[in-house]
Amino acid sequence: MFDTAFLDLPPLVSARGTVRLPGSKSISNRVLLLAGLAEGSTAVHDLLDSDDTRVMLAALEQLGCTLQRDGAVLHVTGLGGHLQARQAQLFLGNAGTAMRPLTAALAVLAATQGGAFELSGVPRMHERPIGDLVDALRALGCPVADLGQPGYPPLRVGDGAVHALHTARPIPVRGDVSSQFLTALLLALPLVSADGPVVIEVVGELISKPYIEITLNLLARFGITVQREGWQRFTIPQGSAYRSPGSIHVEGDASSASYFIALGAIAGTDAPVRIEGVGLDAIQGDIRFVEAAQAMGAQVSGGPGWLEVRRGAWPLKGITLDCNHIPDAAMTLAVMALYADGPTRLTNIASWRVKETDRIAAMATELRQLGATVTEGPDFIEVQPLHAWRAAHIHTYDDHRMAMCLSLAAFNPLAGGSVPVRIADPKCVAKTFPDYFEALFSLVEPLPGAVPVIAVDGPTASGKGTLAAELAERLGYHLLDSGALYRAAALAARAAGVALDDGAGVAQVAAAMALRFQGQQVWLDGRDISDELRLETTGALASQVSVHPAVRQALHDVQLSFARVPGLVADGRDMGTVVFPGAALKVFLTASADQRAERRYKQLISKGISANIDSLRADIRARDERDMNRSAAPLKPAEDAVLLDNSQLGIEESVQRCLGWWHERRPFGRLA
Ligand SMILES: O=C(O)C1=C[C@@H](OP(=O)(O)O)[C@@H](O)[C@H](O)C1
Ligand SMILES: C=C(OP(=O)(O)O)C(=O)O
Repeated sequence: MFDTAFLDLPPLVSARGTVRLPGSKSISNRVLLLAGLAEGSTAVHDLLDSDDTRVMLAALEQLGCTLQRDGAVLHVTGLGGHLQARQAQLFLGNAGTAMRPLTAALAVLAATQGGAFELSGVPRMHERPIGDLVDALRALGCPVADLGQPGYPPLRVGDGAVHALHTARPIPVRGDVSSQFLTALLLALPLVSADGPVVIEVVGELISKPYIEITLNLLARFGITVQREGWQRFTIPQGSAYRSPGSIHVEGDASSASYFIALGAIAGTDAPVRIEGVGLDAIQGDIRFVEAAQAMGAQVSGGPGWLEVRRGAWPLKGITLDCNHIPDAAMTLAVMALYADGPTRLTNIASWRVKETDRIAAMATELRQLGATVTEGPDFIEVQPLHAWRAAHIHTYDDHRMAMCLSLAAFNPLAGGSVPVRIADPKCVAKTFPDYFEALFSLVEPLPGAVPVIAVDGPTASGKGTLAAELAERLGYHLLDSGALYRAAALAARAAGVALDDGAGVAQVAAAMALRFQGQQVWLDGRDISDELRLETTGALASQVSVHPAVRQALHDVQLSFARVPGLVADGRDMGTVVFPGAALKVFLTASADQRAERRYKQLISKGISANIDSLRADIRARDERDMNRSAAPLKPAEDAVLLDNSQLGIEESVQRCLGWWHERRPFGRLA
């Protein structure tokens, strides 16, 4: 997951390859609750691991369910309908699929067995309506107290006492704000069906109907067959009891699939984007996003558990579509609309206004940031195709779908643009798809030369490694420690018995090295050389091999290959001058030899290695001399480099200065 303040996507031009989707949020949280209420143990396969499921899991544990992880399988031992904890305070983040169903289940359990439970969430959850569900529960006879604004969480369900519930008469619930209220009752009321069938009557037009089908489908898997009369009346048979299916598989998330279906439709030009984990057999209504994408021109084929998408019509075709059946995936259409031949109008989406954010307002605002013309109404949005793209700093409103949808704007070179897109707070995708950006990046190709590079050069012990690593961390960029390549080449040559003054021999070894970097660890030909690489003696060997032009040439291509989406911070001695002369920011880091010797001295002493400051200073001077005067790529600042003398600066100050220069060079007007 990218836990950075923002993530800059360079302009992208194509996509191909395979993505395996994480589990469906809607299925995961329903299955968890059903397994938690059932008797016995359920093995849940391929459960989604994200913020929304974590809050559900934490709640189940607080309630006394046993959870046991066994690789990719989670074993849930349920309560069998009997409360173990009589009181709990449950924090449910921003997960509608946890807040609404748990409210209903705990209201019913607390009322019939005695108990009191408080349910709260993030501030936005406290602005998301739940009043229609509370009204239904109160009509049933469950005590529910508003702990904040009436009609919104936080809530307390139950008052400790046992209450008789009115299950003999139909329970009315409004379904025009969220289908999750009906889902919540359907999941909870089997708990009180012992004395007779329980009937739920929907008042008003039910929205998001396919989510009710997911609920009914999963109830059936847990042994409960609900009779449905249209979308108005649902009957839970007398004596319904949750029976664990023993084992259950969670299919990939169809709403998450929408971003990759769109990706194929926009950028799958020479090869398809293949999606695995969810397919045409999905039980999730959002799979019908496929039809919407096809209407816009996508070529989609698929089968059980897979889809393949490539571009068909280009530009895409503007459409008008009632999106009530696919409220989440429909957001993706709003961004596809930028690539269309005419306006796209998405209607019947009033529920967008009460989700993670007011999604109609947020989508309109952010599409306008990109330069688009957008019209919005209480329950629709209309987006015009975009030709004059602007580099935009996209706000995401703590809404995972805003981040995922808007990332698709980075393909603007396919529609006349060539601008990067900045996505604020990319970690908001953790709600349903923590590794979304990693998955996206594994499929895409940038506009040639568009991957941004920050070059950090400087003499030995100037702190460039620390600075570069920090910058890469803050920006979510890859890191190239080019010194490590030279060090590894020296170690490889020595291991192969090649003399370090044999330039051609070392170059041959260097070109054939099988190197693997992972965080701070480095493997050479399968051997972990991380510690050896950092030894002073290895540094001295590296300095010897790096003087050979043939070695530098051999490592040149290896270094270029590190410039991958979303960007690169490269540290070394000739990053800005030779390897990445087009780097967008070049920093030449210096500090006096005295300062550097002192830092190195402290570093060694702190590691328990004895050192002599005078000889360290002499070594550093000798090395500077050698590096600056070598004929191949001598150490010197690039003409367009910014000089940073960090003799008197702490690391954070150096990082902030570099980030400041970086911001100046980026085309994003909006600051935060
Ligand atoms: O039941 C569900 O799993 C969901 C129902 C939908 O909400 P609404 O019924 O509020 O539209 C959907 O937007 C949400 O992401 C998941
Ligand atoms: C509306 C959404 O979430 P929730 O389950 O919290 O309602 C969503 O995931 O788009």
